[in-house]
Amino acid sequence: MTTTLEARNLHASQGLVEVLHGVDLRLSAGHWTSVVGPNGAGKSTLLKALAGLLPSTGQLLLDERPLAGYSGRERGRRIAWLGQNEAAADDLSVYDVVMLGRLPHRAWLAAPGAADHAAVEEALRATHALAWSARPLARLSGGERQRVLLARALAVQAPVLLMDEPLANLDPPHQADWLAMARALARAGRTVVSVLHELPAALQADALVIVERGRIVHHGATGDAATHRALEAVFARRVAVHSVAGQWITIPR
Ligand SMILES: Nc1ncnc2c1ncn2[C@@H]1O[C@H](COP(=O)(O)OP(=O)(O)OP(=O)(O)O)[C@@H](O)[C@H]1O
Repeated sequence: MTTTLEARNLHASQGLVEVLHGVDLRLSAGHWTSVVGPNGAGKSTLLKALAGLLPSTGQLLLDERPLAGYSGRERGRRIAWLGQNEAAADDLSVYDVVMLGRLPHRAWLAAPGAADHAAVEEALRATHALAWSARPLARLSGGERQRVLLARALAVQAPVLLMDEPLANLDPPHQADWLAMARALARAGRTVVSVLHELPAALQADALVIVERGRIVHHGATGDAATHRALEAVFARRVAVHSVAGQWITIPR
């Protein structure tokens, strides 16, 4: 897989207000990129625009072809999406919610096939949610629900995975599982993008995109000193980047 997702001079609005003011970004296969920045900077807007879920101007290219030229199903097979505080069909069972991730792979009204069931089971196993298969989504805790919605995104088996605050509500072991999974997906050739407020987690990605007031102010490797200085600057130097036990972390100050 060599999927790239690219934005050129991307402008996007929320309601009547322009939020993204001309973003240029190229995201390559085999890389995990974290998007960080202050509240209201435009991170979720950027992710939604990249998924083609918001009206935008400029160019959006998937594998060098305009995203708008793909059919809805084709786009759904290629870009998996995990939204922030996502509304979901609460009456459905966990299994059926995750099966929704297979819709772009199935013919209209066709029953799920063996590959669909296998993808759903694999995704439920990866998020340790298989035991709840028959339970309605509405009866899960916040963290359990998040893991099911993550499983739905994984079940798509898309080359591009866009996730907005995937760690929300997850306890530390499941956060660690998610970090290992994001790394493994990127190593397997996927294009992985996550909006994260947890900066130590974000610093485990391959690259950081730093957003401020609707613009990308820095895009660089997570190990680069310039990236660390840009991260400290965007948060008004209220965090400091340090290396602890071979990992980059941030300390509040
Ligand atoms: N549906 C909407 N209608 C109008 N304005 C919106 C809407 N959604 C977001 N905005 C505004 O767009 C701007 C960017 O919002 P966005 O959600 O992209 O920020 P963010 O960086 O993801 O923030 P956070 O870290 O708080 O989640 C904010 O000023 C926000 O108030």
